[in-house]
Amino acid sequence: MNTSGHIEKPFWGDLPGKCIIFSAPSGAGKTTIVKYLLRQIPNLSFSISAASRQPRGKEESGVDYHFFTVAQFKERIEKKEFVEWEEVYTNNFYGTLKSEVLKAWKNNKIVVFDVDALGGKNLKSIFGERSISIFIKPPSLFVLEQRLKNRGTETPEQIKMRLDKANEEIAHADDFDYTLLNDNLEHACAEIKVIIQDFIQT
Ligand SMILES: Nc1nc2c(ncn2[C@@H]2O[C@H](COP(=O)(O)OP(=O)(O)O)[C@@H](O)[C@H]2O)c(=O)[nH]1
Ligand SMILES: Nc1ncnc2c1ncn2[C@@H]1O[C@H](COP(=O)(O)OP(=O)(O)O)[C@@H](O)[C@H]1O
Repeated sequence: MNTSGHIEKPFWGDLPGKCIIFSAPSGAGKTTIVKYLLRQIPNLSFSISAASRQPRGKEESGVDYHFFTVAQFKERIEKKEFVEWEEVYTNNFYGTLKSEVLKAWKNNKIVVFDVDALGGKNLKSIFGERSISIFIKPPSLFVLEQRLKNRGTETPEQIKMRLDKANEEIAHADDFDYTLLNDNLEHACAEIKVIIQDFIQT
């Protein structure tokens, strides 16, 4: 992982708003947990990231990600449309769009981010007190590998890349406000719901 990423200064003017930042190694269960929370807590709005990877399975542009070509992604970097962006895997760019944050806050919603560990730390440094950052940990690297294999959406090479990155990401867990172990999914969901409800009320 590089150590800086690319981040933008405050861009929201006087708009009040909060955000929830989720990071985890690929396969730890972020997407599953975030989808659970979005169903349970109506005041949340998922920040649809931009990505230059290919859609997988039933993923749709504008729903799971805004899928762009590398050229389209770079054009948006030039236009300063991102809060933060990174080349997460070689030639696979991912970034948080300012428009997603502004859209949520204008509608009095709390923004939910699903980003890698460096992106999570960068978003925390941008949003500070108005944010909460949560790192989701898998029970072990072995279990992580099993989950990625069972998900069946990546080639063996892509799984290897994700596992190589997982070790680096887990080393950043202590930089987050909370660390959540996703062993039993039901327990993890119940625990995270309490943390989020508490954050929303304060
Ligand atoms: N920095 C950053 N990372 C992102 C963003 N969107 C997604 N990611 C991360 O990019 C990585 C790859 O995502 P994806 O290809 O969907 O794989 P998955 O995590 O295996 O489902 C994950 O760690 C995501 O959390 C973003 O906007 N910014
Ligand atoms: N606690 C859990 N126990 C077993 N399998 C899980 C658990 N949490 C998530 N999964 C499964 O693991 C795979 C990876 O989860 P996903 O939410 O796609 O991870 P991420 O978004 O972090 O890459 C999915 O197939 C999901 O159904």
